[in-house]
Amino acid sequence: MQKVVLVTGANSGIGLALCERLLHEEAGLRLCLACRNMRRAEAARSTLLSSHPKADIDLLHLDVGSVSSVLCAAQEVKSRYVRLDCMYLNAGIMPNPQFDVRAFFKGLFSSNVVKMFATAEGILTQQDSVNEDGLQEVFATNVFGHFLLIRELEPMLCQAGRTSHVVWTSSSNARRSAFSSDDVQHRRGTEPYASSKYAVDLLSLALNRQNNSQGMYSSVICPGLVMTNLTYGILPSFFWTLIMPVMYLIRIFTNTFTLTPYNGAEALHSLFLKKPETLDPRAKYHSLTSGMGRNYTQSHQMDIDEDMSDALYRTMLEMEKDARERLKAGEK
Ligand SMILES: NC(=O)C1=CN([C@@H]2O[C@H](COP(=O)(O)OP(=O)(O)OC[C@H]3O[C@@H](n4cnc5c(N)ncnc54)[C@H](OP(=O)(O)O)[C@@H]3O)[C@@H](O)[C@H]2O)C=CC1
Ligand SMILES: CC(C)CCC[C@@H](C)[C@H]1CC[C@H]2C3=C(CC[C@]12C)[C@@]1(C)CCC(=O)[C@@H](C)[C@@H]1CC3
Repeated sequence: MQKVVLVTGANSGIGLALCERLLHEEAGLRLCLACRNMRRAEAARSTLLSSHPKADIDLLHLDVGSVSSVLCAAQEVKSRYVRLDCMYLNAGIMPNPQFDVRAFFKGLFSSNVVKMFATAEGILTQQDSVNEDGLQEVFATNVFGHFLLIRELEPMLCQAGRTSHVVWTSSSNARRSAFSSDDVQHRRGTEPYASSKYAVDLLSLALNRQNNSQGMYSSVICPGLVMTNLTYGILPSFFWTLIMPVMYLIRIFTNTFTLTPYNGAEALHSLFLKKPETLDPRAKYHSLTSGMGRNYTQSHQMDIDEDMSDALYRTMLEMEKDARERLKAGEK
């Protein structure tokens, strides 16, 4: 039976590059591009079909930032497919990023310079807003919508006799100090992105603890710094093009400047080739590119603990309950 792989945020950047790589790896796949913008999704499908004309590529409308859209999309997945082997939770946003030039130059002449380039710690903040469901937009998109999708699809992901794998696109920008168990949506801070990605890391561990016995596994990856619409929101694309030689130079020292979506998708691709039960639930798998342009994946232990991860899981279940009740009340 055909393997089914679903990718969220598949219409551009790392998600689209991943789809290309998956089809190259296994032409017989059934690939489901789960996107909020169907025009861009159609364009992505055409691009993929031009290099893999016989590929089975489906489109699914999914706005991960909207509770009703997630529930609707999950229903559609359940009616379309009899199995779901792998789900890449890749859609993500970083709205209104503010780059702190002063802190950047200070960091440039400190012993933390390599870490600064790898994680952007201390030099990047964002302005978040509240969405139609009353949730913080960054949390809703990067974390909650994907969590809800997993919960809805659990019966498909936890089928007897086979394993399934959910793979989150996290980030090395994820940081414990940006996250608070009392404010999981990061309503009060200025680093919603770092907080949301840390929540992803915690949640992945909790999902493994909850679901491994039923055959469902969860992993997190970091694609490195990649030139995509997300990074073009931080600095304009012409500026990135201008400083590209410097970026290649920095890559020699960090290897985290993967720069192209193809390179950034390395860890996502390499996890596809692994048996999920052989992976470390406490590790983040990083896409890296050497100064000579060689791609490889390296795992690093995450700065997470089980109590915090279980506490977040319980909070998410509460939020899920609330969201469902609110939706029901709104429908009446
Ligand atoms: N670029 C980088 O350096 C890094 C990126 N990442 C992560 O990689 C992932 C992919 O981002 P990247 O490829 O860089 O950036 P892009 O902006 O190119 O891709 C983001 C994708 O997510 C989709 N998306 C955003 N919001 C929603 C939503 N509400 N519902 C459905 N889809 C949505 C976008 O679709 P649409 O076209 O509709 O906007 C787009 O397809 C993100 O999770 C990001 O945080 C992590 C580390 C570094
Ligand atoms: C190199 C140049 C002369 C100046 C570039 C400075 C900054 C704009 C970048 C340095 C480190 C970068 C970085 C990210 C964004 C751009 C920088 C701050 C990310 C936060 C992008 C999204 C992620 O998820 C992280 C993994 C990136 C970490 C590094």
